[in-house]
Amino acid sequence: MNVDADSRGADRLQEGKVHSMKLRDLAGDQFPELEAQLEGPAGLLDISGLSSDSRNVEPGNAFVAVTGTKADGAGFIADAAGRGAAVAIASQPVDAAIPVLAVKEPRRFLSIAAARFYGRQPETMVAVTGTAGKTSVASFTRQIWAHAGHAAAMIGTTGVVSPTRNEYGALTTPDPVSLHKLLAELADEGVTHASMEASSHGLDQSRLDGVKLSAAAFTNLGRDHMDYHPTVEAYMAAKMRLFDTLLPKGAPAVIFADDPWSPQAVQAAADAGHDVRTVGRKGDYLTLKRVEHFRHKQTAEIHIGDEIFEVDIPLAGDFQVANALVAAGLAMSTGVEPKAAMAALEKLVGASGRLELVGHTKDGALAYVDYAHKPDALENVLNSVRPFTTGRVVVVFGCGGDRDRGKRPIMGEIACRLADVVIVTDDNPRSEEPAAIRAEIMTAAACASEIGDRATAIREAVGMLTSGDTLIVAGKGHEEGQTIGGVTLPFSDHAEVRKALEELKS
Ligand SMILES: CC(=O)N[C@H]1[C@@H](OP(=O)(O)OP(=O)(O)OC[C@H]2O[C@@H](n3ccc(=O)[nH]c3=O)[C@H](O)[C@@H]2O)O[C@H](CO)[C@@H](O)[C@@H]1O[C@H](C)C(=O)N[C@@H](C)C(=O)N[C@H](CCC(=O)O)C(=O)O
Ligand SMILES: Nc1ncnc2c1ncn2[C@@H]1O[C@H](COP(=O)(O)OP(=O)(O)OP(=O)(O)O)[C@@H](O)[C@H]1O
Ligand SMILES: N[C@H](CCC[C@H](N)C(=O)O)C(=O)O
Ligand SMILES: [Mg+2]
Repeated sequence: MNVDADSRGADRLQEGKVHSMKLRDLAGDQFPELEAQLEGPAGLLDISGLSSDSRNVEPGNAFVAVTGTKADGAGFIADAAGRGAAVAIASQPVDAAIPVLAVKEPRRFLSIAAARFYGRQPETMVAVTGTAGKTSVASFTRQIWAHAGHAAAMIGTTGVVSPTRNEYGALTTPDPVSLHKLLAELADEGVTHASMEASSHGLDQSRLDGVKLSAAAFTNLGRDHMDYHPTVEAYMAAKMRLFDTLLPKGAPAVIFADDPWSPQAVQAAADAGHDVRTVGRKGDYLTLKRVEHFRHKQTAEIHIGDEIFEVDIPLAGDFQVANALVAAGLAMSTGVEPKAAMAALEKLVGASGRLELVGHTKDGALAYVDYAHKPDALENVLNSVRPFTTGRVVVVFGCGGDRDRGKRPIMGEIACRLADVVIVTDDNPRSEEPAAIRAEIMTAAACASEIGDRATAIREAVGMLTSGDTLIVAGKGHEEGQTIGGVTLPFSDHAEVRKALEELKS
């Protein structure tokens, strides 16, 4: 059984015929400013699809002009018309060869219209936001649902995973048109439960506004994307759209209780009238009483009401306990029994490249790949491995080009403070000069050595490991490329670590 937003649209999609809808059905009743405009002939236009990029417009499409960081989509209405667009939707009336309808929030229109056009989604959907842990929580929630017998999927930074798919993805939160096309396909494949990541960009750009959510979650807040959001408060406000705008009133809001920003998230969710469920040491829904850290697992004592569970979570890293609790909170808030959820935690598999053990040297030094590419994450991951490292913590990392420059010295300082050996290298320099990025990290990393070529840096780091050491190669996680200039060359931290370990043995 799947949510059926527009049964006529849905039927046509299922029959595999060319799908089209009247513009007035596409808009629905959520845009009062469109009502008068849709009563005219424009409302009866047959729309064959939606696009916010004029370059992808196909005949009969509605072109939705959105404002980006570089351009105003309204400037491309003529281009869209030239490619056969039937109508354009923009924030203001524009003179053009096709009808142009004005809405206050074109990005919101794009999402709502995409949801109506594709017509359905898995019945139970949840979204998770926060600076770190989204991919892990979305993955763990999918795994818990699957253990409980549901056909479950996840959508996030690492791509789409479902009973029949394992696809590499580009964005953390896909654009609304591809998102709703995907949700309809998943529903058709019988997926009943889906978890997704809500990035701050995605929330700010209304990419999830058409998704019907059964529950939502918040993990934590740290420094990230300061190139996009003007202040940390604005960044938090973008995240809180999940609670104050998107989650239906009264639905469960699962909030990690032990972050400095948790009280603000609880307040936002409570103000919006949600059923707030906190998890963590200070949590009242799932209360973490005790954790024991081992090399490859952690034993957590979790209290749920009057019941006490002792759970072996087969993952390293304190933060994974937090992620596991948030995921269990989401699964239980969507119908999984506590006992089944706790049993599923014992079977969790980490998301690719999240403190993932790739191998070890012959005398037992461990080599991990991790996706920490922001200060808090780097701090967390280095702290997480310290308790089981009897030798040195060695870290290899860099910072992405064309991204927040302010984080570079901050991450340099953290690395030198928390690791014993630091190698600064390249991580997707994009259009920037790689040496200049490294130099900005090095200003606060006097202890570090610098090796630009990432494969060489990894080989050097693996080569110096001795018994009891732990290596963290941070920043790229699951990524499969290195972007230098406009070119992405195949590159995998996993493969390079494995290769270097092999070379040691031969
Ligand atoms: C920084 C950012 O979020 N950019 C988003 C923004 O694009 P933009 O600002 O570059 O757009 P623009 O060039 O100013 O153009 C404005 C509009 O005109 C359109 N256009 C442009 C040229 C043309 O000839 N015709 C035309 O119609 C563009 O398609 C766009 O819709 O608006 C586009 C349309 O909605 C988004 O696809 C695009 O996301 C791009 C793909 C992106 O890379 N975003 C990243 C930063 C992102 O969203 N990351 C998050 C977070 C990841 C994390 O957690 O770390 C994610 O969810 O993945
Ligand atoms: N709960 C957490 N608290 C702090 N750090 C975490 C937490 N979970 C994960 N991390 C760190 O952040 C990295 C990324 O984790 P994950 O991919 O789950 O987060 P994300 O929010 O999806 O990140 P992104 O926004 O980059 O996609 C991990 O490799 C780890 O270093
Ligand atoms: N979604 C994030 C991932 C960053 C990963 C890191 N490897 C980098 O390239 O900075 C971004 O595009 O900002
Ligand atoms: Mg992610």
